[in-house]
Amino acid sequence: MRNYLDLLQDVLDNGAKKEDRTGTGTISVFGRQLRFDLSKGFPLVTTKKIHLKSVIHELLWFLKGDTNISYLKEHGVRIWDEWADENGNLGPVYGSQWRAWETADGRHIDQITNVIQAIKKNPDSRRHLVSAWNVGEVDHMKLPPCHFVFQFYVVEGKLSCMLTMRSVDTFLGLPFNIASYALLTHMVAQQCDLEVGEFIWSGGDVHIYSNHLEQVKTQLEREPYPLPKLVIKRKPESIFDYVYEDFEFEDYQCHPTIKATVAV
Ligand SMILES: Nc1nc(=O)c2c([nH]1)NC[C@@H]1CN(c3ccc(C(=O)N[C@@H](CCC(=O)O)C(=O)O)cc3)CN21
Ligand SMILES: O=c1ccn([C@H]2C[C@H](O)[C@@H](COP(=O)(O)O)O2)c(=O)[nH]1
Repeated sequence: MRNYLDLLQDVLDNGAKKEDRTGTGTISVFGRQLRFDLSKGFPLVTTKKIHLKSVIHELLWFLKGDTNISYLKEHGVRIWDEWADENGNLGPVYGSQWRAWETADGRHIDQITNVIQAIKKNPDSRRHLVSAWNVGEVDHMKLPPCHFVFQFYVVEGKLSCMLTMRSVDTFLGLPFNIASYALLTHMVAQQCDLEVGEFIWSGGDVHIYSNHLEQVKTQLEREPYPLPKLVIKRKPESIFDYVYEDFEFEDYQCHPTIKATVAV
């Protein structure tokens, strides 16, 4: 995960001071890319401990099409608590757009089912896209999607994924986002009988919050460990049948947790 640490250093070196919606203040750069060869290990940050349980349950929750935090709460995941209303609802966020994008004529489109069918039927297609940026519904979401579009690509029996984020909390959010989409790529590859290729991450406003600077410095003093390996213990019937216990991360060696406050 040296490239992740290089990105943190890049933002420290080149970031301009920029105010933001939360009032916290950031340093920010615009437009960056990271590439991870998924066959060389699972891209999980090792210079602090990543709470994998939150990453896995959040992804399973997206895939269910769920937009209420009750499932997350039942599994001890608190990362969305600050954004939910008094009933636990977040509005039509990721899960809703991924599984039930509402069209003008009242139909609901399951983008995840469709993209997997398309990858199986027509791997060469250049239209393997899933978008969470539903222009007509963004204003009803408690937080407009940060990771808002992803594309799959198949060549030589390998599945790659490219993700675009409009806004990136480089210290807290990004390690989660990389792990989440790497995991999704492994799952989709398994469902489509493909090997994994690359995960490519692109970010628009890539920032470090002013109250994460000490934490970032601590992290940059640490030496990364070799990447862990993901083992998926069985092949479920469909992309929607994975459970938490299906995933095992072998040899995840990491430095201790670094605490930080999330900007709301
Ligand atoms: N400012 C901000 N940054 C984000 O990364 C973010 C948002 N807002 N809003 C929506 C979601 C929620 N996400 C979050 C929220 C909190 C953590 C967090 O506090 N992580 C801690 C502890 C994780 C845990 O114990 O589960 C960490 O050390 O990684 C991570 C991602 C990602 N998103
Ligand atoms: O998956 C996520 C979700 C959110 N973030 C970060 C990026 C920003 O710091 C905030 C969102 O604030 P906006 O003012 O809406 O841009 O959340 C993330 O990094 N990853």
